[in-house]
Amino acid sequence: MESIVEIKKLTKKFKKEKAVDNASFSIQKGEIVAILGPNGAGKTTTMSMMLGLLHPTEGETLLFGMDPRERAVREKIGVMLQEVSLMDTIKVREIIQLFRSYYPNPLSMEELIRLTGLKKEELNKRTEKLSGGQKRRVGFALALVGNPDLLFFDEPTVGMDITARKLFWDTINELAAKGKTIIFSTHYLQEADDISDRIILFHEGRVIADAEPDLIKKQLTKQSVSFITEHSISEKMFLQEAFVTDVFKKDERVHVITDDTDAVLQTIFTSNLDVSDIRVEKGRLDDAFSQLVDTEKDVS
Ligand SMILES: Nc1ncnc2c1ncn2[C@@H]1O[C@H](COP(=O)(O)OP(=O)(O)OP(=O)(O)O)[C@@H](O)[C@H]1O
Repeated sequence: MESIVEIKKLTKKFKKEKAVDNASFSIQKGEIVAILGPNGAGKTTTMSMMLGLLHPTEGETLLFGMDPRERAVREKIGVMLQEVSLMDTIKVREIIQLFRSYYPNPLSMEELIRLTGLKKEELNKRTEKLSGGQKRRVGFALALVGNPDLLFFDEPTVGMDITARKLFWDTINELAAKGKTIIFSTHYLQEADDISDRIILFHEGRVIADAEPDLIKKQLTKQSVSFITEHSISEKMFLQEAFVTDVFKKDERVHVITDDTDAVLQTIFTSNLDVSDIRVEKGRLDDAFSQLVDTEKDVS
């Protein structure tokens, strides 16, 4: 696989505070990676260093095997930061045309309109007259304008309504299917879970988990199988299994807490237990996130 991003032992200190602390990871071509973490976790600082906008105190970052400030790299990347700042007194159509002229293989205006949902009346507006959501749509178009291979989005859907958000993620999926690599930071855990192939979770500057969303949930959240039975169920029968962490009865239901719900189901069926209304509860990413942040458990 082709490595597009290499982050090696990256640290950023502001005075004595470590905003990013020894972060290392690599990202392969075509991956959609979510950088997740609470406020102040170091997401924006990491992204800024990846982009060469901020100089690391220690460590290095390579994009396409090169320094991110190289021109050859800049032509291959698209960026949308939290604050979209646009030149005033210029129409949206003009700013997009201007940006198109900077790149060797820009996307056509029609393609940009299709991918971003920009409307005709927005194209004719002066940038200072745009709403927050419209500004972000223009920011999105400017990120895509050079037909980049690698895209960075810092909390991209803040200020977008539901329709805009859906189109944004549909476009991201379309781009990833074409082999583009996508990195985005978000506070929306559900988005990270739905969209990304992989989550890199930051807490207090450190990478505390780096795995596919399902694996993070599996590692960190309690899953359970619960059911109703007339039998006086043998708690011991379940507890002796390595994959069971707890068994208890509540409101007529037996709950088996486990890290392998399939194995619990198999035990129920092979031992011919007379049970009904079986429910399997998988942990949610929100739970995994809170649990990680609470315990600062290192699973990376
Ligand atoms: N220019 C700066 N000078 C001093 N401290 C900074 C600077 N930029 C960021 N920090 C500090 O570094 C830490 C990480 O900030 P960063 O913006 O990277 O976090 P974040 O995960 O992006 O947060 P948020 O989700 O709120 O955007 C914070 O404690 C922040 O106060």
